Amino acid sequence: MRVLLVGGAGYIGTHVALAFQDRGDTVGILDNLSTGLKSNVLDGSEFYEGDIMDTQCLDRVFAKGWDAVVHLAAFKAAGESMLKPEIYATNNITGSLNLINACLKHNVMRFILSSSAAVYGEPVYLPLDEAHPKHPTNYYGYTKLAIEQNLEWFDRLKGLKFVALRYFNAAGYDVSGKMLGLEKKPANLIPLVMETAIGKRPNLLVFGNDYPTSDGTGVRDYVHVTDLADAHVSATDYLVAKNTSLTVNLGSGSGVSVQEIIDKSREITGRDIPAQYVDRRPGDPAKLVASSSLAEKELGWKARYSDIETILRTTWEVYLADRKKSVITS
Ligand SMILES: NC(=O)c1ccc[n+]([C@@H]2O[C@H](COP(=O)([O-])OP(=O)(O)OC[C@H]3O[C@@H](n4cnc5c(N)ncnc54)[C@H](O)[C@@H]3O)[C@@H](O)[C@H]2O)c1
Ligand SMILES: O=c1ccn([C@@H]2O[C@H](COP(=O)(O)OP(=O)(O)O[C@H]3O[C@H](CO)[C@@H](O)[C@H](O)[C@H]3O)[C@@H](O)[C@H]2O)c(=O)[nH]1
Repeated sequence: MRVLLVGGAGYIGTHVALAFQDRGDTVGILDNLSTGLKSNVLDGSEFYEGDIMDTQCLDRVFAKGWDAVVHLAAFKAAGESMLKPEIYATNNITGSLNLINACLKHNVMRFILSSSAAVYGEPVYLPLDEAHPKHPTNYYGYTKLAIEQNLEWFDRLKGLKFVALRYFNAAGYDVSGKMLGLEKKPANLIPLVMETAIGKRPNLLVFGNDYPTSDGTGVRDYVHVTDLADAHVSATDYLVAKNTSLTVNLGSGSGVSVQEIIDKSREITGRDIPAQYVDRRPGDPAKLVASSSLAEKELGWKARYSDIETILRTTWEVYLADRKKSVITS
């Protein structure tokens, strides 16, 4: 198969590229390198530097012929989306509509979306299943919901078949130890904890310790990026075999608090990780934990590496190696 990964030079996309390549598919990567890195592009893949806002560029890349498109290109910081909703609206929603239009124009009728747990908002019950009400508490989550809803319309009206993968918190690095998917400017919790451990930051800011959780800090479901990558291959096979659309959660099923991440990271790294407790970040739900039983049933997917020990260990190994090579830029 020829699979186009849009946003494939980013953190998750690089791991997805490896999963497709490992089983012999041809991978194309379209990325504007706004947050991704050219050095993340794997040998043997086709690379097109370009932007999903540029419809002529989309025409050129789609003319190469693809069996499926995996859409990972987006801005992803929930906190930032509350301050700069306009850039999230353009890049995430308009960009996705451009890509959907390119798919229809070039008859690429299989679409895999990087969606998010952020579509749910504050949970009414846990674990979250796909039927849970969707009232995003941050604008980023709203953009993902809007994209999903458009995909449903384009399925009904034009027969575009999609799998929306609602990732929970992607974390960790390639389990086989390849240095892949490095980020220009990490902004998620675990990378920031590691930057503090390695001495790049004086301390970690903990956004809120008065949440209704066991220790007062925010709880998330951290899912290993190698597990996420595997799901994209399964989702593509699902579309080929079933030709029907699907929306599923991808998570570990366990909730881990910010404080637990800090404590466990201190243990694994052997480093002091100073923490400063500050106000809550606007738009953050207290607790998100997934039920992924639908992904297991429909895709045969199960998290294999998403225990917090493996997630933190694989991340720390990359940060230590980077210290020697100085690859992750700040
Ligand atoms: N990291 C997570 O925890 C998480 C969780 C749920 C969903 N997601 C989604 O998964 C996807 C990938 O996330 P990631 O963590 O790898 O982030 P990332 O920032 O590393 O990757 C996004 C990639 O898209 C590219 N890109 C952005 N805008 C583009 C545009 N207009 N045209 C072309 N390329 C563009 C970037 O250069 C980057 O390489 C995103 O859609 C994100 O919303 C991420
Ligand atoms: O410096 C920091 C950064 C984060 N947090 C907390 O850590 C948790 C995780 O935050 P973060 O890593 O920023 O991720 P989320 O806001 O949960 O969002 C991530 O996970 C979502 C899926 O759940 C994805 O859709 C988003 O793209 C991805 O950024 C939250 O409780 C934050 O309040 C801190 O306390 N300090």
